[in-house]
Amino acid sequence: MEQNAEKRSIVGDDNSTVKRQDTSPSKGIAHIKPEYIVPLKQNENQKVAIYDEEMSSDRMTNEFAGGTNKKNKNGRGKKRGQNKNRDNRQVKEQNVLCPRLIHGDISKCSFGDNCRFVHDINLYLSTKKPEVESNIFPSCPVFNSLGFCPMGFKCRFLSSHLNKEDNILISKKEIDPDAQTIWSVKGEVNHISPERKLDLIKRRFPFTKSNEILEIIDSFQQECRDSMKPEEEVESTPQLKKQDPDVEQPVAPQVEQRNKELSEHRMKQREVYLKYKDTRYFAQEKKPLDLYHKKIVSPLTTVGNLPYRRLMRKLGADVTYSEMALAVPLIQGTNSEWALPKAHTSEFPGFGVQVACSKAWQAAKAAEALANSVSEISEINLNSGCPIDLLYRQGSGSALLDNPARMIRCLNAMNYVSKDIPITVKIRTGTKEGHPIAEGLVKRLVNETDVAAITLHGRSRQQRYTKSADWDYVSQVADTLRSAEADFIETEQGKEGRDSKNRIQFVGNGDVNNFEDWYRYLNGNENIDSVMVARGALIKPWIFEEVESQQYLDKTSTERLDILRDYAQFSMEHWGTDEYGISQCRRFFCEFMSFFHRYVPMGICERYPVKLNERPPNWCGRDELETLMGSTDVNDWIKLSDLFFGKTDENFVFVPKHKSSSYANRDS
Ligand SMILES: Cc1cc2nc3c(=O)[nH]c(=O)nc-3n(C[C@H](O)[C@H](O)[C@H](O)COP(=O)(O)O)c2cc1C
Repeated sequence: MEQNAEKRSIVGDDNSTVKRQDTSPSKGIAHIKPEYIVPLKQNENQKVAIYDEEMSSDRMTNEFAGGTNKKNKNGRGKKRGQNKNRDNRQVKEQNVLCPRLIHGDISKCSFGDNCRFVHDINLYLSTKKPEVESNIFPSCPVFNSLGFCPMGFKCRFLSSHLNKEDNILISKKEIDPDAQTIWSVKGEVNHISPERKLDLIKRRFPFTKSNEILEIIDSFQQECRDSMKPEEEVESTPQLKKQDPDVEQPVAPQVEQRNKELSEHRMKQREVYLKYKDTRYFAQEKKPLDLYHKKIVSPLTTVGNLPYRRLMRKLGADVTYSEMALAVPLIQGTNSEWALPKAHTSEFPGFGVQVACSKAWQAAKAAEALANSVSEISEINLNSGCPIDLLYRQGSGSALLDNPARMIRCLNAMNYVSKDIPITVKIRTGTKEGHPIAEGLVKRLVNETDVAAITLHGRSRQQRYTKSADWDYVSQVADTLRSAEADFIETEQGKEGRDSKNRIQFVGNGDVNNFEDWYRYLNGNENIDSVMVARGALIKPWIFEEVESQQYLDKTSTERLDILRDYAQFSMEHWGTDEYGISQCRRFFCEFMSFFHRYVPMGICERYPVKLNERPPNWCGRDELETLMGSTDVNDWIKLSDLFFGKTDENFVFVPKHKSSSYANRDS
C-alpha cells in the first residue's frame, strides 16, 4: 500500500488540481471557487443544513420524538432526535384488489362472494392511480430485470407487462407468485417462514438453548452472590446461632442437615459455574469471520436499508450490517422487525445482523430465534453504542457501557445459542464525555467473553455524532486489546481457549469520510484490523472506489444520477411497484437524499477534501442537475424523486427522520 502513496492524488474532472485541505478536524466553511458561489438575495436566509444525525426508528416513535432539547444561547431549544412532524400514513387505494387476484387467477380466492376485496379487475383498473410517468424508467424496471413483476395488476407500470386486448399479464418466466421462490428470484434471503413467525407470536417457539444458558447464568449469579457472603452469615441463621461461644454446644441435627444441603448446593453451583466458563469456548466452533482490511459499511437505521446496502455492495463494500433490530419485537415475531435481517444475496458472506437489548434473556432469545430462522448471517452484532434516550433509559444500546457485567452476560448468552454464527459487539468510548471506559471494557471482553470482533466508535454517548471522533483513543484501545489478549493466552484458560488464530478483531469507526481517512486510520496502527464507514458512505457512496483507486474521483452529475438510478431500481425490486411500494421507494429515496445532497463536488471546491462539519456557502453546480442534487431544500429532493417514480401527489410531505434544517414544507 505504501508504495502507492504517490498515486494518491487529487484530480479534478478537467484534470485541474485543487489545493489540498488540511485534514485536521475543525468546524468551518467549505471553500468554494468564487464562480460557483451564489450571493444570497436581500432578505433571503441561507438554508443552512444543521447536521445532527440523531436517529431513531418508527418503532420507537413517541417517546423519542421528544428528543433531548438543548437550549441555545438565545434560549431557543434545539430539538435533537427524530422529527416529530413526520406523517408516514399510507395513501389508501379506493378499491383494493384481492391479494389472491394480483396475477389474475380468480380461482385462488377461497372466500368467493364473501371476500371484502375487489374481484372485478376492470373495476379495479378503472379506479387505480394512473401509470407512473418516469423520465428514467419508461417501462416497469422490475419486469425488465426479473422477467416478471410480482405486483401484477397492481403495478404502477402495468402497461409494460399487460396484454391489453385480453387483459392478461405477460411474464417472461414461469413463476408461482405465491411461492417462496419470489424471494429467490428477487435475490433476497433471510425470510423467516410464516410457521416460524407464528410460533414466535403464539409463544411456542422452542427456546431450548436460551433456557439452558439462562439457567446457567442464574446459577452463576447465585454462586457469585453466595461466594460474596461470609460463611457465618449464610450458615448462622438466627435460629441456628450458637448460644455461648465458650461452651461447646452439640450440633443440632437441623444444623447438620442445613450444612449438608449448603455444601451440595455449592457443589452444584460450582458445576454450573464451570459449565458457564465453558460456554465461552463455543466460539471456537464458529464460522470464521474475516474483517481484516475489509471495506465495511456501518449499521445505519432507516438509511441502511436493503436497497442501499445492495448499492454499496455494487460500489465495492465487502461487509454490510442490517439496521438495528430490537430484541423484544424479534422474540414476539413482529413483522417490521423481521424485515430487518433480510438481505440481498450480494451481501453474503459479510452480512451482520445487529441487535439491541438490555438483558441476557432478550439477547439469548433473539439470537436463538435468528440462528434458527434465517440462514445467511455472518455475524450477530450486539449494539452497545446507540445513544437514543429511549433505548438508554431501558438499559440497551450505550447503557450497556455503564453495566459491563450485563453486556458480558448478553454476549456469552448469544454465543451459547447462536450455533456457528460468531458474536460481535459495537461500542462507544463511554457514555460521558471525558470519561472513556472502553480500555477497561475491552480487557474484560478478552477475559470474560469470546466475541469475534469489537468495533469502537471513537465518540461518547454524550457526544452523539458531534465533534470529531477520537482516533488517538481508538488506537490506544486497539493496543490495550492486543496486550490483554497476549496476557490472556498465558493464563490457564487462555492456553486451552484462544490462540493467535482466533484473536478478537478490532475495527475503528468515526469520521472516515474519504480514502485518505481510510488509509490514515487503517495504516496508523497494525492492531486495527479495519475501519467502518457510516456518513461518509451515505454522502459519497463511491467512497470505496476511491479507496481502491487511492484517489479522489470527481463524479459528474450524470454519474451521480446513475447511482441514484441503481438505488431506485433496487428499491422498486425490494418494495415493489404498486401504490404502497412506490410510496415507500419515494420516502426512502428522500431519506437517502438527506445525506446524498451534502456532497460538495470536488470540481467547484477551492480546497479539498471538504470535511463533514464544514458548511459550504450558497453554491451552484457545474450544471443544472448538479445544482439540483446539492440542494438543501426538500422540495428539490422530491423533484428528483419524480424523475424515477413519476410525479408525486400534491399532498405528499416529506420530513427527514434525521434532523436537518434543510427541510421545508412543500409549499413554503
Ligand atoms: C443515520 C444514521 C443511522 C445510524 N444507525 C445506527 C445503527 O442502527 N446501529 C449502530 O450501531 N450505529 C448506527 N449509527 C452510527 C454509525 O454506525 C456510526 O457509528 C457513526 O455514524 C460514526 O461513524 P461516522 O462518523 O463515519 O458517521 C447510525 C448513524 C447514522 C448517521
